[in-house]
Amino acid sequence: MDNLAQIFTQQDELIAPVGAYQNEYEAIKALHSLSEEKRQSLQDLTRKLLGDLDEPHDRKAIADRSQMWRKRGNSLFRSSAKEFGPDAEAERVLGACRLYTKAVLDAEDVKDVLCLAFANRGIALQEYGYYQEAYDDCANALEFGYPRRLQHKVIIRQAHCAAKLKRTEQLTEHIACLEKLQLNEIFRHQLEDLKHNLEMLRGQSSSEKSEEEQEKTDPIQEIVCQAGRSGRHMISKEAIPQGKIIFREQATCFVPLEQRLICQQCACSLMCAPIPCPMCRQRVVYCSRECRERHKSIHRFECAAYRKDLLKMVGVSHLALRMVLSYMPSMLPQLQECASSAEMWSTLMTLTTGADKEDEQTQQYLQSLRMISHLDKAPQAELVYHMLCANLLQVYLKECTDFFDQFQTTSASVEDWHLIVAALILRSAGQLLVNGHVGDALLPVNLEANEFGLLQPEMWQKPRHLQLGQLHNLSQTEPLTAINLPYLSICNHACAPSIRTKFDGCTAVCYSAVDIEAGDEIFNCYTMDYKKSMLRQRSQPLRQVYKFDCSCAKCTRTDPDQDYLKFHRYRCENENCRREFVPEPLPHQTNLNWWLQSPDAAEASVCCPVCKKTQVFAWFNDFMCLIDSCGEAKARRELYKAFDGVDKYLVAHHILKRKLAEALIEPCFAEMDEGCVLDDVDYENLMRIVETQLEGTAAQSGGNSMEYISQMTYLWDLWALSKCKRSEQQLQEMKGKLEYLAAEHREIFENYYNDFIVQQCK
Ligand SMILES: C[S@@+](CC[C@H](N)C(=O)[O-])C[C@H]1O[C@@H](n2cnc3c(N)ncnc32)[C@H](O)[C@@H]1O
Repeated sequence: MDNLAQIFTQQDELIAPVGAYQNEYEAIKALHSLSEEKRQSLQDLTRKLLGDLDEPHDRKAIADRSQMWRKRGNSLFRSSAKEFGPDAEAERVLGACRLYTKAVLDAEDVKDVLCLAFANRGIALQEYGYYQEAYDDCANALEFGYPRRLQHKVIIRQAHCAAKLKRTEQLTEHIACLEKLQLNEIFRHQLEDLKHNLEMLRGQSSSEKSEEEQEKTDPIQEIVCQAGRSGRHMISKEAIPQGKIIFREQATCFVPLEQRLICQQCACSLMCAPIPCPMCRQRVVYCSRECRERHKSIHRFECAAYRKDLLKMVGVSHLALRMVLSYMPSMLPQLQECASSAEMWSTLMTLTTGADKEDEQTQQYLQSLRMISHLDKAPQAELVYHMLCANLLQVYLKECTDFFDQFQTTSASVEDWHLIVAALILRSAGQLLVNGHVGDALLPVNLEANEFGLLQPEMWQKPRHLQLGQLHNLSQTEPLTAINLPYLSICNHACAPSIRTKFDGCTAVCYSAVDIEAGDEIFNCYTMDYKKSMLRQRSQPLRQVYKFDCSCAKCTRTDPDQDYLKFHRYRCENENCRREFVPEPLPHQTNLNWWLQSPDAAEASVCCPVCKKTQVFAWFNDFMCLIDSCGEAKARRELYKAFDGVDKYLVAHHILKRKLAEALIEPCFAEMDEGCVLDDVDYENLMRIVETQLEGTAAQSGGNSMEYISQMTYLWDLWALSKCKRSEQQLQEMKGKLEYLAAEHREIFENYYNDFIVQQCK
């Protein structure tokens, strides 16, 4: 990163002063119109940076590391099941899959080692029951050069997996291939079995359901284009009751955030057999060969950048680059005949003036071109940073890929295309600053960046079925993707939003969060909402990033913080006072969470406005000190009592009460994970505490929020672990929350419900 900062500083000096901003095209043209000498220096610096990013590649060390993991995998996989006991058989097989995955990732592009890692992982995956993934690994092993004399073993395994998956076409193909090979007695027998299997499958009437057609219904919302203060917006055409899906939007473009390895094509986060691009230094993975195939048209232009680890340096411009790579095939026909960059830009800008129509929902490139940008209002330094990022990525495409070859038959020159591509990257980056979204998902708690959720042996009993008491380990909410959703972006902001968005891979599903009247505007919330933030806390990013002062109903009422303050009500510690109060915020204070501040901070002191006594909060310190001993039954009993005792000082759904619940529940479960045995008294108390926590979360964040579902995992574990009767209504209510989960998580929650909760709670 320092490297980038240094180069950008030198480049900044070369291009200064940057004239008044007109648009993205003119801004990039200014870079291209520098004196020959300056232009040369600018591009030399970019090339130097790109060159410096190449990392040494020690193939021998890579091969050795991969072999080491594979051998470890082999020794675990071959160890006697007795060593583990019947219940922990999964630990042996899944543990081996995990080690083989390390071997796959570490092999990088050393193909003779990589193919062996894939082949071995395929065996373990098949034994565990992940047949699709095992099938893919066989294909991977063959693709990367599995030794010819042993290939029949891999093909026969592939055929077994195809049979399990009831894929007659693939099974027929593999049988035909095997019939041409010289097989020994054992394999010939297996081949006969497979043929028998195929006949049976053909005999069965095809019960496989074809992909359900997505229901096509008329939209219940429309876009209004309006020149005015808040620009385009969305309104409802009819009354929409709370909890209804208003629309779904599947993103064409997203990028994984930070270092988390998720599928680059479908954004799934729970993988058991990640397939890496061998050229990208373990930075790009897919959940299947199909996803890898579908992402090829983008990845061929990003591969070298991942290899150099360039993309994490450019922030939002990575997603901007991906937008340009994804939308170029749609834009190209319109630009083919343009003779100059100026003509191309003007053609593109003409497209942006058209009105959005519902039937354009699939034309994401047009919707994206029309997104608003506030680059014209950006401080100079910010503008220059984004210009240099766009320039860097354009030079990268030119120097390290064959991206510009596709324009050879167009009327404009390649230099014109350099300019247009950089201008489009800059435009997309500016748009994303105010229109980009962040997709989140549940992940296993404390999962290392290079680990995978479905490969944690201590969590799983069989494919996608958790072990008893393990649901809470799937409760970490994490931002996973930066995602372009141009349709959702049409929604303006209000601090009391009318929608709640669920992220399901790269699809956003928007539910109505309240009852919406016909003709009402449909609002999203870009920051923390009115119950979770004070006006001054949320108005800052709205002004700085989105360039407006919020005038929504919540911000403009006489007491704009009243809903936030409901979660910060105290009863005075002074026995002679005992009045209920909310603290008076200091002039620059943006929240009232004194427990997160250092004790000396001015904000950390809370004073009763009636008797003026500074609250000591001795009970808080006592509580936190006791938590360290929550492995002991006696300390836990004291903690349960202390938790009830805080009602003396914290009123109603005080947010601190929920924080105390969290501070108590999480370590108790961690103790349990470490083998500490809890009894019925523990379960009863913990259930009561989680229920209190959930009530508060429902009141502040909503009963369908990710926060609620994440906390609910603890309650489900407690229900599953203890024999407690629950009414049918209670069970159905909780199960209803699963609607708000991504499909990959929903399946796991449903399995858990059926495996453990149904029997325990009825
Ligand atoms: C994601 S876009 C929303 C769609 C936008 N109105 C358009 O015309 O494309 C965000 C931008 O819309 C405008 N905006 C959104 N909510 C607003 C509000 N409540 N008041 C004023 N402007 C708003 C701001 O310019 C903001 O940066």
